[in-house]
Amino acid sequence: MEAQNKLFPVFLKLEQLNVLIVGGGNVALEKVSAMLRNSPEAKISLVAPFFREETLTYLKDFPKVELIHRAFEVGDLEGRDMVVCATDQYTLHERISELAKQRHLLCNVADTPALCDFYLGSIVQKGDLKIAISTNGKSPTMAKRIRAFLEDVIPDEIQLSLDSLESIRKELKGDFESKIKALNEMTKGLIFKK
Ligand SMILES: C[C@@]1(CC(=O)O)c2cc3[nH]c(cc4nc(cc5[nH]c(cc(n2)[C@H]1CCC(=O)O)[C@@](C)(CC(=O)O)[C@@H]5CCC(=O)O)C(CC(=O)O)=C4CCC(=O)O)c(CCC(=O)O)c3CC(=O)O
Ligand SMILES: NC(=O)C1=CN([C@@H]2O[C@H](COP(=O)(O)OP(=O)(O)OC[C@H]3O[C@@H](n4cnc5c(N)ncnc54)[C@H](O)[C@@H]3O)[C@@H](O)[C@H]2O)C=CC1
Repeated sequence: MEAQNKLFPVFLKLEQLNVLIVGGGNVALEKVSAMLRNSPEAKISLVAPFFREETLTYLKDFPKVELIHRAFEVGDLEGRDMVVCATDQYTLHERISELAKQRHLLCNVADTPALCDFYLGSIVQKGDLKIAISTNGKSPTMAKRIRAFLEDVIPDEIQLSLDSLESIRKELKGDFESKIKALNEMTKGLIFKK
């Protein structure tokens, strides 16, 4: 059978959610910076007995991010919508993943895809345009390469097109059907043909 990626992508409003990252090392820095690059106002807490210097330096620009300097405790899951495990303790990750399931909390375990409810994607950002890429967990490096390629080929001017289309969209009169028709007609020329 042909391979299929069954993951369902969504775009989360992280400033309305409450995220816990367990760990304060390299992987925690990767995950927290991925979140803050996209959602600088995200509500995030990190809990770890030890924070790497790079993590602390990066987080200086984000005073709203809470740092808890101790080992993870069950109570840290209270009031969270999402938890990311990024420590070097596999058995702790298994335990947190189980606790998260009991609480209907979405859980990402950076080093163990089998324990993840969701994966982080590679993200292309050009103004209002955002594209998330997944390789179904097969090759994050390939996802990173595709991101770099798309960042390169999508012109920065795409923002001008988005702004114009937004104003046209607001001003268009008529029913839903006729709006779709008009917008499809206007954007026909935007798609590059192979
Ligand atoms: C399943 C997933 C779960 C998750 O983390 O959410 C996962 C899992 C694992 N990553 C591992 C390694 C690496 N991860 C990266 C980088 C990224 N990893 C990201 C996502 C994901 N990584 C999810 C799947 C996404 C998909 O569907 O494609 C990105 C896209 C997003 C982000 O993390 O923000 C970000 C690129 C951002 C960008 O630059 O655009 C690099 C490359 C690098 O850093 O240069 C390496 C080293 C090279 C390599 O292995 O390829 C390992 C092995 C650990 C080990 O060997 O011990 C595992 C565990 C395993 O696979 O078993
Ligand atoms: N560094 C990398 O890019 C990658 C690392 N990995 C794997 O991911 C794991 C983590 O790697 P790093 O982030 O580099 O390690 P690290 O040593 O930089 O960070 C580990 C963090 O876990 C914290 N921690 C340990 N016990 C804890 C507890 N009970 N509660 C809360 N926090 C706790 C530590 O205080 C520390 O902040 C390792 O198993 C590593 O093999 C996997 C892929 C890439």
